[in-house]
Amino acid sequence: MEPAGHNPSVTPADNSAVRSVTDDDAAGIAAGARRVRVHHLQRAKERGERITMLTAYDAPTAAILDAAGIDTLLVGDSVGNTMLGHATTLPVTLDDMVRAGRAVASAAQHAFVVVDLPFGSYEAGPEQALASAVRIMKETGASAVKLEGGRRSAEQIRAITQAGIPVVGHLGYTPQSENALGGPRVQGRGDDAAEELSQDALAVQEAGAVAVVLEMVPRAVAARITEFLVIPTIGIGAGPEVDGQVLVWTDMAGMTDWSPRFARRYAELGRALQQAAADFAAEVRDGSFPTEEHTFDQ
Ligand SMILES: Nc1nc(=O)c2c([nH]1)NC[C@@H]1CN(c3ccc(C(=O)N[C@@H](CCC(=O)O)C(=O)O)cc3)CN21
Ligand SMILES: CC(C)C(=O)C(=O)O
Ligand SMILES: [Mg+2]
Repeated sequence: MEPAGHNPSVTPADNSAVRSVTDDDAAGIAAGARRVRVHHLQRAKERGERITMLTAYDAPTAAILDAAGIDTLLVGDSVGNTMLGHATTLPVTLDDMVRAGRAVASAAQHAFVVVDLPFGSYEAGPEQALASAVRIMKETGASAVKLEGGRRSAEQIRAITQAGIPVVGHLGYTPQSENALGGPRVQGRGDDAAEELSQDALAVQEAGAVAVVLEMVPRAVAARITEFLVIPTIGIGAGPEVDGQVLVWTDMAGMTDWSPRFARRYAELGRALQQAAADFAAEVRDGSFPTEEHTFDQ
């Protein structure tokens, strides 16, 4: 605490751009609530209020996205290709997800935090899935886990749900199965494939999932699933007739040169960061940084 009227010569960094969302200024599906919870997701669908979700992998980014009023933060296994230098999500480990999940959950004041179960941490069966989900919940402070697959993952979803852990499903293009699916392609095209996808969506809901991500699905198929499911759908490359939208934050913010067709780039952060680094280097080389204000005497 500063004494009244004290004017410190050294002021702390200005963090006013990253302030927490309060009861007064929170936008989104849980405005007025301190924390987004499962019932807010369900209520949003019933009221026709769209749910917002972005990925996050670290504390400072999570704090910024949370302060922007994003309803739900997904600690995606896309951390593998976006942050850890892997080509795909397949090498990502439960340890990787725990570290990222803890960082995001510790920084998010308002958002509902969901952590992906990585490839290899749930496929063996409900016991393995429950053990992985329990570890995520114990060690991160997240509110839910997400796993890929419909009927093939229903017993896993049921076991985790029955232990009191909310589960988000993930259908359509499921990146952990990219080798079986033949790469990133739209899923559920054609009557038979659309019917299979619908059966998977019903199975995920029936197993107890609180929401389901639909990735790279034709808009009409996503719209129909959204209509017949009671739980909210969150689309990525699934068109506008879903209950919410999710994007990988680095795609949304234009951090990299390439982004998927289904993403819109709301900034060009990669370009801005490169320019900042180039400006720093130029000023070091010409001696214009540091100056007196960055320097300590005696
Ligand atoms: N940065 C990033 N964004 C994502 O959306 C994302 C990840 N990483 N990693 C995990 C999964 C993988 N996803 C992917 C990966 C590749 C494409 C892709 O190459 N799409 C091409 C072709 C799509 C088509 O068939 O038309 C594209 O041009 O968008 C799409 C989604 C979605 N997820
Ligand atoms: C693309 C989203 C839905 C995801 O699963 C991830 O980022 O890992
Ligand atoms: Mg994922």
